[in-house]
Amino acid sequence: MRYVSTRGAAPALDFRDVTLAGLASDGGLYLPDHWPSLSREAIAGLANLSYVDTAVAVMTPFVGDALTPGELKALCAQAYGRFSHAAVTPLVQLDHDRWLLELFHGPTLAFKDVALQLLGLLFERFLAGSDRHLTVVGATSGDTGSAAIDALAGRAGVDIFMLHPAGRVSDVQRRQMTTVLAPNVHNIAIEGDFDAAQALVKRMFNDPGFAGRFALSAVNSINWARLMAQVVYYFYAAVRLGAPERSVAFSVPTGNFGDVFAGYVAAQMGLPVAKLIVATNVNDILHRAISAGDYSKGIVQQTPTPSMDIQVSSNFERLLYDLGARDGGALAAQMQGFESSGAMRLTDSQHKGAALFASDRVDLDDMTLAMRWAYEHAGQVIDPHTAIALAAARRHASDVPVVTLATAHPAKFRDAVERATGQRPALPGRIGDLFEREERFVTLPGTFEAVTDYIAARAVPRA
Ligand SMILES: Cc1ncc(COP(=O)(O)O)c(C=O)c1O
Ligand SMILES: N[C@@H](CCOP(=O)(O)O)C(=O)O
Repeated sequence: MRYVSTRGAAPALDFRDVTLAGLASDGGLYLPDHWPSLSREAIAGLANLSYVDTAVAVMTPFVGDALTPGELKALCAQAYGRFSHAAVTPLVQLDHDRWLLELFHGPTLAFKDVALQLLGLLFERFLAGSDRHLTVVGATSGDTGSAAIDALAGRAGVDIFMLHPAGRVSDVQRRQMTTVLAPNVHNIAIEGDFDAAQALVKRMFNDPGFAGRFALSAVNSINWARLMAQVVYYFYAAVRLGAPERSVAFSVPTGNFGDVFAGYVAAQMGLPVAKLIVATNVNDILHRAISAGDYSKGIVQQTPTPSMDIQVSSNFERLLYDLGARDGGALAAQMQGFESSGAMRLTDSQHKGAALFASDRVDLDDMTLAMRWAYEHAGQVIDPHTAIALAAARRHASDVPVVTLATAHPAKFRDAVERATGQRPALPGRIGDLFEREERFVTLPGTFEAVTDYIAARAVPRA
């Protein structure tokens, strides 16, 4: 399997190099050069497999010969052995045809662990025996940061610099990052929003001076390996609900479009996905894009779903590329137009091609009602991000099971949960003493110079 850039001008890479590279050198994102497919028989066969064996079956075509099947299985067993639920990503029934897929049983209590626990091990495996020292730069609106830090803290050959928007993540989210005191972990609060942090990270990759000095890598979903690992749970859930004989719909709380794009990949591989519901909060650029072809930035509004307070969704570029006949030159021009004006129209083929997706914008009231409904009718305390997707799922008429992705543990957002349901979730044991731990982070202006000067003074230059 080779990986190509959405902007068509970066060299094609194999799985090892695409994992270590993160963003493509032409500013694009890497994608497999074709979608592998699983036969109906192969999909049916997944129903009896454990999560680890499902992961191996789904990811093997993407990994190719970068790892032996035994190595891949050992890494998955190690990664998912750290989850607190035997099923890793269990399904919970809400009513006759609605389900939750709980993705928050990993070490940092959000769906990010599913991919990042594996990515940390892949970095370690691919760096073993080399003198390459990775400088991982990332941006987080709350959950990627802690999951990436947990996965990389203390690992040899890697430093991680994680940017979060100052004052715009929950206290639990911030402390999960800033109380990790390993010397290779560097937390930076920037004055600005998540989009500003993400733009700084992308600029670092595209700045020849900076990218030339350090071996940069990514832990955000711009890194293909992140998405690959997330494809697995769509298969794992769907076969338990009757796939391939029965189609399944998914409702996904969406910000950077990574999680829902993984569902699109599963569908391209042959999983019968009836619909992918893109559920946004009031930061609704993706809802406008999917429903009306209008991809234009607004001002980021702060909400009780901080992880989705995003206007520029990195992975939407991957979808536009795939739906636009994979024409990298045309997409590069389209994206450059968006980057300079903050707005673009989808082409007819992109808009019509996105028919697998439905979308919905969920405001504060409907989010609150969804949290209450889950608690009062199904006995489930859910987090606000999950509630955005559940509200969208409840509005969506469907004759197939609808699975809402439960992307974070409610304890990460205790204030919002308590306001909606009267229940204050306890911090799970693994972070029970979080508020007694020492914090370490710096606050910097959100300028390229301030952030890169800080990183350059601490990162290990290329050999
Ligand atoms: C809890 C939670 N839900 C949903 C999302 C949105 O996911 P994505 O950015 O993959 O669209 C995020 C952030 O990524 C998140 O942390
Ligand atoms: N919501 C995310 C934002 C970054 O998304 P990613 O999936 O691209 O890493 C977060 O929690 O940080």
